[in-house]
Amino acid sequence: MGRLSRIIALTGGIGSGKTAVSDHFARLGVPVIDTDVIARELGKAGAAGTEAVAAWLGREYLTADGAIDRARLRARVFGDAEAKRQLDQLFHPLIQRQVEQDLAAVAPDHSYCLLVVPLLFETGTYVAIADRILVVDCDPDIQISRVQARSGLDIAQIQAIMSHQIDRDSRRRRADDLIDGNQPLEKVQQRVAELHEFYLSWAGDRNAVQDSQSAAPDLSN
Ligand SMILES: CC(C)(COP(=O)(O)OP(=O)(O)OC[C@H]1O[C@@H](n2cnc3c(N)ncnc32)[C@H](O)[C@@H]1O)[C@@H](O)C(=O)NCCC(=O)NCCS
Ligand SMILES: Nc1ncnc2c1ncn2[C@@H]1O[C@H](COP(=O)(O)OP(=O)(O)OP(=O)(O)O)[C@@H](O)[C@H]1O
Repeated sequence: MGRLSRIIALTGGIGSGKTAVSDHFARLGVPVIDTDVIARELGKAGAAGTEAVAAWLGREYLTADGAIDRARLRARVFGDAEAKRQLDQLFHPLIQRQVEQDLAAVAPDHSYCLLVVPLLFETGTYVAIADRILVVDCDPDIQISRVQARSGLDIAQIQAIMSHQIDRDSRRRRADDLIDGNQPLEKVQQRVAELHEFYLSWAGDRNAVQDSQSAAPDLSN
């Protein structure tokens, strides 16, 4: 049977720099599967997530072109625990199905792939399949100012989203590897390049052990 690539799960709070980090891994040739990207695909016109939201909240939660109205949905769910729970219940199984398909499609000549999961610890779904956990760690003030600059959300809205995410210390404690997201982009990219070298040799070693075990002669008869 073919060997599967090792999975490095990348997580971090909103605006911590996950996309900046995963973009650099992608530039280095690493396959990247990102649950935020999948969630956005599921929210396009006619997609399964969009239809589920329309059935749940009505078509007024869609834009004129039939996609999910993200601003309206955001305003609805992040101040209402029950609505947030329902959204998670609708989306997470759909995201999970796509992640399984994407993981199965990673070419075996990649010794590892990057699975980006903002809610890695909050949902728990992907912890067991992660061979290592990489956390981008960032000061909350910097997270807020970056998200503000990018999206124009106000501080209260950003804090409401952050209040649904695990706290910084708990996230850091569960990391195998850390990236300091407070550093300038150039330093972050340097750290990604170092981690890439490390992961290649780490995954290579582990795969070599697995290959030697599966190639071991059967001495039972
Ligand atoms: C509610 C939605 C429409 C708001 O859209 P918006 O453009 O503001 O956010 P976007 O999708 O770009 O996500 C940005 C960040 O918000 C945070 N976030 C998104 N969804 C959630 C959630 N359900 N719970 C907590 N934080 C979340 C994450 O840090 C994420 O990286 C959108 O986030 C969504 O569809 N969420 C459900 C899908 C989901 O659970 N995604 C997380 C994948 S693990
Ligand atoms: N180290 C950095 N230095 C300066 N700016 C950065 C750095 N990392 C990310 N940014 C910028 O901050 C913003 C948020 O970064 P990014 O989108 O990578 O975060 P994210 O964790 O993926 O966000 P989200 O959780 O909202 O999806 C972007 O505009 C990005 O260009």
